[in-house]
Amino acid sequence: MSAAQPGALMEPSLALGRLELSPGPGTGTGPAAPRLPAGPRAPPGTGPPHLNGCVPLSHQVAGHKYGVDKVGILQHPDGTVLKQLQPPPRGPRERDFYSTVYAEDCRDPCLLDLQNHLPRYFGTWSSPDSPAELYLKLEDVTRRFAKPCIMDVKLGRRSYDPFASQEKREQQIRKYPHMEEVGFLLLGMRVYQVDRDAFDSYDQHYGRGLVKDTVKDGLARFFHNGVSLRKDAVASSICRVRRILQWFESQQQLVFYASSLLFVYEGLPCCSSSPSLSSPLSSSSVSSGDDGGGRAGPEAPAEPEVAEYNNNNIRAAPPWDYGPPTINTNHRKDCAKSRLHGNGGAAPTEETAQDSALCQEDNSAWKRSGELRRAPNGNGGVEGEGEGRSKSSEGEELQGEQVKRRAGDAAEDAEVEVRMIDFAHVFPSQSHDHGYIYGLKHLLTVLEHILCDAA
Ligand SMILES: Nc1ncnc2c1ncn2[C@@H]1O[C@H](COP(=O)(O)OP(=O)(O)OP(=O)(O)O)[C@@H](O)[C@H]1O
Ligand SMILES: O=P(O)(O)O[C@@H]1[C@H](O)[C@H](O)[C@@H](OP(=O)(O)O)[C@H](OP(=O)(O)O)[C@H]1O
Repeated sequence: MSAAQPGALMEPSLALGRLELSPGPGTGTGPAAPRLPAGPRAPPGTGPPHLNGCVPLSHQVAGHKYGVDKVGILQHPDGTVLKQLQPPPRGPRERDFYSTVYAEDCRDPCLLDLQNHLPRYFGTWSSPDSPAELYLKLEDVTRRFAKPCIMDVKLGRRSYDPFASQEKREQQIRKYPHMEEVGFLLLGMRVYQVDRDAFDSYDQHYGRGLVKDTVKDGLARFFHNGVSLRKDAVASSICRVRRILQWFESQQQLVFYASSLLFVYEGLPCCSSSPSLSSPLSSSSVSSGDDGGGRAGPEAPAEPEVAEYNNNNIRAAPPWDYGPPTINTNHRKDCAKSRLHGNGGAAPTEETAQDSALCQEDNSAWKRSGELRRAPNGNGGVEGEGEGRSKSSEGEELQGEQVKRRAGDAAEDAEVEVRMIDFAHVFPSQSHDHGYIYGLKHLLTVLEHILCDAA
């Protein structure tokens, strides 16, 4: 089944025309990205710097890679991500998508809302050395994390668009014949293991090996840090995916093929809020050596207030304060309450929509990425804690209230990002994106089962 009927779509060039609202390519078009106090040093093993100090994105978990494929992803010295425009029509289509959604004169509430689920877009960029090579300049969604655990999940029931050649269709189906049934595909991930102070990485072959019956355990690995399951990160991810589902259910103007969700959570134990996380490591006991993405090495400037580095050795703004847990943000409490007092008896779709609304409300304080946000802490319980928990097996239909309570039980929200990325195959439409919605709902069910199994 396809996510949308080709007949319901415009011819590709028209589609592009309709999306093309903002200025065309050029060096440094669009708003300026925030500058960080210091530029990146090339991470160990990446060789000499590329293109005016830009380096290959060291924490890329999937997709076309710089130096491997014809196009790839770089990191700019200011900390942003540079995605090289793919050959037409893919690259221009993705650029037009971003420039439309982020157009200064955009008044479309649907697109304005969509901005909340995307990386920020800073226009196109090109190096003075190669002005013809265009890049999309994007917020690095992982930037505020010290040890970002990252997962890329492709959504939809098929990963080719309605205009794909027969050859392309067959190539995509061959790669993952379960896409239509599962509705998503894990493209790659890296998971911080607290016991070894190292990242475990999984490439696209891992995800392709997962079928309907094994996808839950396969996905659960993303949330396991070698010591325990990060229930807090699962619960926060559910909340964020629900908000994205709510957006999809509210709109009938765009369809997305071969587009991904990028999940990120903080792997560093001291930053985790989960009471279930009984890591033997404290922040000070985490090695600062090269762990394939370590924190600042000996040559890093000693500025404790901003001394967190993500795995790319990019100086990251202080993602939270380490002081006493006095600022237990209201939005999280509200979310827990909402989950617990929501209408648990609703049918799954309504329930999801309602929960999305609740999460939306909850996350109003999270509107824009790039803002400094305080990490949650683990103090205090949530209402309803300890009430009637019962473990469910995979496949059992979970009651709404059960799921909500367990999300609440999973304690305070973890620092999590879930953003939509990769828009080379986005088209105008006049109906819901059924393929993407199907994938989101199944993904939610799987995440909810991971949480319930762990309760
Ligand atoms: N804004 C971002 N912030 C952080 N990491 C990003 C961002 N955009 C992309 N990445 C990293 O780059 C990877 C590939 O991104 P993306 O899917 O956009 O590239 P692609 O080459 O179009 O992929 P594909 O080959 O699947 O079409 C992601 O899995 C992620 O690791
Ligand atoms: O996971 P893999 O094996 O790297 O496969 C790639 C993946 O399916 C990409 O989504 C696809 O780009 P599109 O989604 O843009 O089609 C790319 O097509 P390509 O080889 O034509 O670039 C594939 O090679």
